[in-house]
Amino acid sequence: MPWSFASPYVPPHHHSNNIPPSSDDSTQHGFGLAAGGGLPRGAGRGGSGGRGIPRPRQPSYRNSRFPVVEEPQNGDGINFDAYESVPVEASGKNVPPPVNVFDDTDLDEGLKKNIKRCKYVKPTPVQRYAIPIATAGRDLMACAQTGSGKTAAFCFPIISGILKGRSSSGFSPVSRGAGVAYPTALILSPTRELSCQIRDEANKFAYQTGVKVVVAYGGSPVSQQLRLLEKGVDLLVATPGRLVDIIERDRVSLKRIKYLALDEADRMLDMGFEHQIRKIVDKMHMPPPGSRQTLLFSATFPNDIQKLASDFLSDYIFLSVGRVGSSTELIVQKIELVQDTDKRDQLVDHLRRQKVHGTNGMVEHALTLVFVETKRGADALENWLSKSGFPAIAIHGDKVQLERERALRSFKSGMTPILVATDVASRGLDIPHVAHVINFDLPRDIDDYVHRIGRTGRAGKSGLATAFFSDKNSPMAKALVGLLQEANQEVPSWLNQFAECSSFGGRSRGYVSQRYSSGSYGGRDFRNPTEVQNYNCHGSHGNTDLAAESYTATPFVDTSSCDLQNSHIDSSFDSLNIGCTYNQSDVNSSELCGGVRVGEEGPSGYASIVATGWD
Ligand SMILES: Nc1ncnc2c1ncn2[C@@H]1O[C@H](COP(=O)(O)OP(=O)(O)OP(=O)(O)O)[C@@H](O)[C@H]1O
Repeated sequence: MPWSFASPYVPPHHHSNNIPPSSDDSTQHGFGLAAGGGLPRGAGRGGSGGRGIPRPRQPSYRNSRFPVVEEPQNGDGINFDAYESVPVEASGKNVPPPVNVFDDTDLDEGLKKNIKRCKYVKPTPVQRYAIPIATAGRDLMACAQTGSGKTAAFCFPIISGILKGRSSSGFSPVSRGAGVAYPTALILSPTRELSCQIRDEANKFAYQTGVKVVVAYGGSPVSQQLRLLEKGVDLLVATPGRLVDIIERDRVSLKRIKYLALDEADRMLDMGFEHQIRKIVDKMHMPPPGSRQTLLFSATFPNDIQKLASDFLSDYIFLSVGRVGSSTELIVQKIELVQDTDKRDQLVDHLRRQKVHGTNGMVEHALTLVFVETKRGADALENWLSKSGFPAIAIHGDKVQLERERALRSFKSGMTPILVATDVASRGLDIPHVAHVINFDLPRDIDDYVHRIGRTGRAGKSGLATAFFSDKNSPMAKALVGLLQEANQEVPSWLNQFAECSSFGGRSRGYVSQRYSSGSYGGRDFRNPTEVQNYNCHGSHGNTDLAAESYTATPFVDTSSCDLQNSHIDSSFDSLNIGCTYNQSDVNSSELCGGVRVGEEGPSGYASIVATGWD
């Protein structure tokens, strides 16, 4: 029995136990056998060691209460077929063609060996497209579904570039001088845990190449990180706040940055981080776009953020693998109508059923991730679950870093198979065996929902995501319906009714209803106006045949993210007017091309297109 709900559960932070050690030893490299013959750091999810390194099938942490048995997973274990049918679009000038196998890429040979060691047999779709683009030196804004291998898609070209730069210039193995570290590459990510995960992945890929990877993140002593930096760094992975701190201490200089990657780029450029990112990129001596290569990755990329992001890029390629911001069909999504007062009972029902029947075919080893809205809510639910005999632990931004790391380790190891989390755990974390994500509280932003449920159903595996929907979530209804339809999921009839009643979607930028309401959007790159029109469908005026292509007429377009000035709208759109959403008027102020007229932006920054005569 992994655990029993008969007796109260005492979470690990309330007693001392054998939680497995941290994997945060920055000096340890991916395939290096730990002293004492420990297992090499995992290759991918439950990955295996390199050739010649035996990898027995055994619990990752020997925990008699809840052993997590690593599946014999490797590249073959990944269900690549699940990704093959997703639509791929790449826009921009001279897009390099995709590759089918890693051997066809220009990646450094030492790195290719490590890729094999990781048992990455073939590239995932985002890797097939992104690697040739990045190795050709092009800037890239890439959007691909959660769990589809984006980390490697940006790490491989960066590590390869560092190695090739060295061999061609004979540059010293480690960039270092007078107490200041000069990294060649910088990867920024929004959370400490994600930064550590990227560091671990990069270390695996850079194994025995001499590429030095260092992570810098807040909440842990800066002195330790500075000591590592003093030994030299090629690839610095960092959270923005700590990076600014160490730059201001004159311990790191960005002058020699050749590669800049933003993981979860839309999050990095939204209101929470944008200021810091602009400071780092524009005001801290980093070479400008064109002199450095910039790679932006996320599973979601709202148009307004795309527009902001384009400031950091030069002549870039926009790549979308799957629908922008959609979730993978690998995740079965269930939305349940539950009033707030009944949520705890409903949660317990799920946990009990899981205990008896398993989740996704996993009885013993399934981990459950429960998302709540607030830090206080996370603590309260953790306490309540623990008192009720369910082994739960919470992670949120008010916990000290050691507690956060401890919670994550305890969850990953299966010691505490229920993690109650705020959005601090919603992005990027790649935790094997998360079989069920429960949105106890729905987020307000549909993109957050996409990232949260993406903690399951990763790397071709199936997953289950359940959301508790209460009356107060009605603004999300439309967005949810759109997302469910996109991912071929069942839409409950009651949710459709909520969607019909609510006029706006659940995104603070007021854009979701447009994005999902017609179910016919297909736009990607905000630079492409015809696609932007489709992307922002709100209702339908019927189809119209223009310039030999069929479009759905779209009465709403987000002009804040649609650069009509640079657009080439076919002249047959001569009756297209744009006016304010809120007063529904046709405020026409300027003539652009082909008779397209643009009105003032409405109070929300969104405008409507009145497509007279299209039907
Ligand atoms: N080519 C490959 N072959 C086998 N496994 C792979 C391959 N590429 C990635 N993986 C594995 O797939 C899993 C998911 O990858 P990753 O974490 O990079 O996804 P992601 O797209 O960044 O997800 P998210 O959007 O949630 O950040 C990881 O465990 C990774 O090791």
